[in-house]
Amino acid sequence: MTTSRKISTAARSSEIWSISTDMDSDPEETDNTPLDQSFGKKKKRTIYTAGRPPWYDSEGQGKEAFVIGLAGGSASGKTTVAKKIIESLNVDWVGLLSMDSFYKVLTPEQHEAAARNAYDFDHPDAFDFELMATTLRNLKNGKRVDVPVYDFATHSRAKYSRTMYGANVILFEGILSLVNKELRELMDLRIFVDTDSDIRLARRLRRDIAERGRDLKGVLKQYNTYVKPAFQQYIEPSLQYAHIVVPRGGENTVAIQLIVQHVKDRLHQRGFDVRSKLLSEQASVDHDSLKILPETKQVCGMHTIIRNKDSNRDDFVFMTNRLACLVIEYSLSFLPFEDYTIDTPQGVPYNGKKFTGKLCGVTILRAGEVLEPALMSVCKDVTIGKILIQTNDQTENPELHFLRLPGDISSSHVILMDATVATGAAAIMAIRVLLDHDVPQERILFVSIIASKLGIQNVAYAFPQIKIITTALDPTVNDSYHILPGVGNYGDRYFGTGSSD
Ligand SMILES: Nc1ncnc2c1ncn2[C@@H]1O[C@H](COP(=O)(O)OP(=O)(O)O)[C@@H](O)[C@H]1O
Ligand SMILES: Nc1ccn([C@@H]2O[C@H](COP(=O)(O)O)[C@@H](O)[C@H]2O)c(=O)n1
Repeated sequence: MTTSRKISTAARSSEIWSISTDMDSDPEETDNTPLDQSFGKKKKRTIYTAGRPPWYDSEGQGKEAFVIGLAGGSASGKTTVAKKIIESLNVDWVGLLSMDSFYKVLTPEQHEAAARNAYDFDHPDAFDFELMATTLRNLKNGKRVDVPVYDFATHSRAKYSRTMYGANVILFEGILSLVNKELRELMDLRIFVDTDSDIRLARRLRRDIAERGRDLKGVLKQYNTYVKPAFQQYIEPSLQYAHIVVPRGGENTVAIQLIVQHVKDRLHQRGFDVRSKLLSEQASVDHDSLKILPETKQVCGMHTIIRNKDSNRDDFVFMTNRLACLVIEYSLSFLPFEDYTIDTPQGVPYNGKKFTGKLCGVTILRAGEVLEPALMSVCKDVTIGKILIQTNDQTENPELHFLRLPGDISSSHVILMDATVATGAAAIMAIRVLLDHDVPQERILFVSIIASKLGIQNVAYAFPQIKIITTALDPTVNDSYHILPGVGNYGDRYFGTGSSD
């Protein structure tokens, strides 16, 4: 199991990470880089192995992940086959989970036995199947999970775990992955990697000595005492539960391509294109949740300047900042305030109001940053989280690329900020992320400068209990998902990058 170890080192520095691979490279040479370091590597294709699905349906519900289980003897090539499937699938948001993560924590006596190659790591009792099933079920349902990180050299779990998010496809590999009924039932496709025992032993010897800190004598002892008997007693019989058997593992490109085609077909049946689905859906929702800043002449005057294609950047930024302050102040008025009476210097009581909850901001990068200074100027010590959602050039679907949220977000009210809301797809994804971090809908205030009617409909339909606050509601979006009349590319005009459109 090579991948999970490489991934785990990345997991320490980033909650979300990717495997970047050269299209033609040997999967064993896969370079696993934390996502933020992989930006700009033009020649590499990024396969997301931990992350939120790129889309939800118009009701904000994530679709179930397609789960592929891969079983087979130790060193049969399960990981290699899994990685080849990921590469050929070329689908964003694929998760790879290994049974190894669920080895039970050893007692000191068991540790001592393991050091003598006298502990049975191949028996079902060595694994925490309950945690395994819960984790896989949560991932299948698109939920965030914390996965233990296993170190073969020390036979122990690392102090840190890695966070995985639901995905379109989850590959789950492990020697006993088809042995357990509960796990099997979570799998949409079950694969058995069938490699000759001599080859498995040869590979295991090489790998365990090179990578797992073992010696020749120890590997042979463990193999003969535990690995081989467990293969005969548990693993080989589980072949009967496989839908597909892959003889020879990773080198069997024909079998892998057949599997890939099958998975692609099944994914296609589940539907992929959320943007166009959102665009075409005219859900009728009442707008109780929508709060538009009253359109005074001043507000209209500011819009006249930011919408004017000939306005210079200084004026654009100045008017945006003014609008941002107004809309942020306006949005704060929807927080729950309590009655609060104070004494004035004259000794006369004043019946006032006080916000007693906690508040934090979350910016949808990059355009959401135009609202950040306004929030920080009115809420002194507010903490701000960031979510980077970008549109995939090929699929035109939004993808979650970076996430850093305040630690106490689940107990806070959250001002979620984006400059514009076009189809609502990015907002829906950002709100799902907040919900997955246990922020209730009622505590989310989604604030923007300009929103399209369609975007508001989509967001409000998906999340009827959140408040959506904006300064103007525009009638429509064009085929490129730009709001009409809108302002063009908000981020570019505000930050002075690119050319506005
Ligand atoms: N087709 C192959 N040819 C040569 N070596 C291979 C091949 N497939 C896998 N290996 C090597 O065998 C070892 C075990 O492979 P891996 O895919 O991690 O198996 P598993 O996940 O079943 O334990 C790794 O060191 C890997 O590099
Ligand atoms: N501390 C451990 C834990 C497990 N093993 C062996 O790993 C094998 C499973 O991993 P694969 O990547 O080969 O599927 C299993 O056969 C265990 O014997 C170990 O040696 N030490």
